[in-house]
Amino acid sequence: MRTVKVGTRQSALALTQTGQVIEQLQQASDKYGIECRFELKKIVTRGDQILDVTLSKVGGKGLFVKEIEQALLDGEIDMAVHSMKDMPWERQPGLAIGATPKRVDPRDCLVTRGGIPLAELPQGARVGTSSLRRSSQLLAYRPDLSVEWIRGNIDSRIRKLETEGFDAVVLAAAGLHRMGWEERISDYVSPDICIPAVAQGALGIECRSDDPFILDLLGRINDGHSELAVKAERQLLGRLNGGCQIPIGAYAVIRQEGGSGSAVTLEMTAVVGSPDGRLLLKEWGQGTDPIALGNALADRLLEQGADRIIAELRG
Ligand SMILES: NCc1[nH]cc(CCC(=O)O)c1CC(=O)O
Repeated sequence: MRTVKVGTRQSALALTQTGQVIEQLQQASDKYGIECRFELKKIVTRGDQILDVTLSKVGGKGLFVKEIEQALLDGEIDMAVHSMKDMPWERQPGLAIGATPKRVDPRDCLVTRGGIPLAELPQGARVGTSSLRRSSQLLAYRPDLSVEWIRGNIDSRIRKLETEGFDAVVLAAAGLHRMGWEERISDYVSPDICIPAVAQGALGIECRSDDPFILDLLGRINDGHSELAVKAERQLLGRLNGGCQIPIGAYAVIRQEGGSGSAVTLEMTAVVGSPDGRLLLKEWGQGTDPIALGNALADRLLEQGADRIIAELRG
């Protein structure tokens, strides 16, 4: 009986989603007769320690994953459950994403005072977000809104609605669904208004690339379509060389007309915007190869002038 140590951050969301993954893994190992038990191991990351500072100011890339990846490499844990959208594009040698479980709702959503939908928020309403991508696209849609910076875990962000007088906070629907808090959602923001973050709603389970037992186990809970969509979105991110400090969104869906086993097509929309929402570059494309599609949309965004937005933000 092998004991599999599963690493995670210690936020409420991280612990909840890791518990859900362990449940899935337990079911898969029972079903396929793989003998193992799971043990959860909490790891404190730099990202958790500096929640009072805006991540974009400290160069947020990978702040939530570095310590966890080190624990994997050191053999302290055997797998780690990440929110895929928090994963830096650069991969750590010796590690692999062994599974992308089925993605949940990738959209952004609003929790508002009184449950008012986005379109009906009063003129000049105060909207809290910690994401340039969200501020850019929300301001393009509603230039009258007063977008303000807000940090913290999802529970503390919702609390700030009451304690700091925000009219609305923007969050990933996925986090609220995983926590079982969907009744707090006042409105879903359509991807026509706000294209989600790369890989939003997807988890990535990382392991050592030379651990066949764990790779085999993770393969049982992988969702091929989610993996393909995330691959295309992340390729676009990598080609644009964007970290979380640049307003980039990408959302890929899979079309499979002829039932399982038939050819799949990816359709993807992507956006690069200025933080004030005055400039919003969007592209749409389709293809069968996620890498080619990610590259093609990124190149078209660059031709439209995304490179100038990115250069300006880098200062
Ligand atoms: N940036 C923090 C973060 N990382 C992952 C999620 C939850 C959604 C997901 O799993 O994609 C959130 C919260 C949020 O953006 O509201």
